[in-house]
Amino acid sequence: MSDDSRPSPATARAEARTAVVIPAAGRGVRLGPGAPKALRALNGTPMLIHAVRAMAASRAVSLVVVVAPPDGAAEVKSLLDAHALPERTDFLVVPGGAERQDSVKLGLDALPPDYDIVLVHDAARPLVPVDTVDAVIEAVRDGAPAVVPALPLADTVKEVEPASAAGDPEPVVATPERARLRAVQTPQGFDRATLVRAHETITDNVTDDASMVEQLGLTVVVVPGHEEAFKVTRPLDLVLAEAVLARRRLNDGF
Ligand SMILES: Nc1ccn([C@@H]2O[C@H](COP(=O)(O)OP(=O)(O)OP(=O)(O)O)[C@@H](O)[C@H]2O)c(=O)n1
Ligand SMILES: C[C@](O)(CO)[C@H](O)COP(=O)(O)O
Repeated sequence: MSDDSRPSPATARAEARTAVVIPAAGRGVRLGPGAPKALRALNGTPMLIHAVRAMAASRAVSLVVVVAPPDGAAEVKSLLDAHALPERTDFLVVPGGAERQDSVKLGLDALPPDYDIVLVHDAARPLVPVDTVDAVIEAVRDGAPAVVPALPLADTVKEVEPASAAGDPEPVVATPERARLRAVQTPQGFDRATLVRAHETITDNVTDDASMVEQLGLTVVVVPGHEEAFKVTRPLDLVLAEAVLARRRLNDGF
């Protein structure tokens, strides 16, 4: 092939195939005793299935890799088989690891070669709207190495000196300027090679993938997040998630 017939990097990125890695291997300790969080039901359907459908709702997504609880891959495969999912999307299931970061890495390792854009989406954010997913993909296609959806904060944030004993008062150290702060959600989107390099290079335990890319010295950009992309973390979040689903059913005229 002559150089002239090769697509430009911008064209190649615009046409790149997109895969999503869904880390779903967490226990959900903060949600209280029960099945692993991703397998718990929201309105009768496992949270993971809601999250998978939210990702597969994007026509740009052609592969979803679910990272299952370490001993739950067979159960997750059966769940995917038992629920209606778009036929245009392929699905893979791999067992996860001890920390979120390990689970994402195991999902990345399972990706076939022909995907150049990768999204990482928490199973614990089952209700993210498709417009948010598409906005993240578009920003990566436009050339950003890493993209996060995020929202401005509703509360003022204080930096404190953490108490040495539980229940002790904590002195405030600083009040960061709220207008410059954002609460970060998922799906986070990446140029695949960048995310792979981040996971190979950064060994500190971090809570999100974009911060690993920041540590490489690259710019991470923010697109608008959505209030329905909240993370189901504590019991009250389950109540909120079911209320959002009930509102959607009403709006859809069911
Ligand atoms: N070893 C782990 C830990 C977390 N996750 C996933 O990472 C996402 C975000 O994590 P979080 O909501 O904190 O889930 P848990 O770790 O399950 O929650 P907790 O800290 O309350 O146990 C979830 O979809 C979770 O399943 C994962 O795949 N592998
Ligand atoms: C990736 C994440 O959802 C972005 O908000 C978040 O950092 C996950 O953190 P957690 O400690 O696993 O809840």
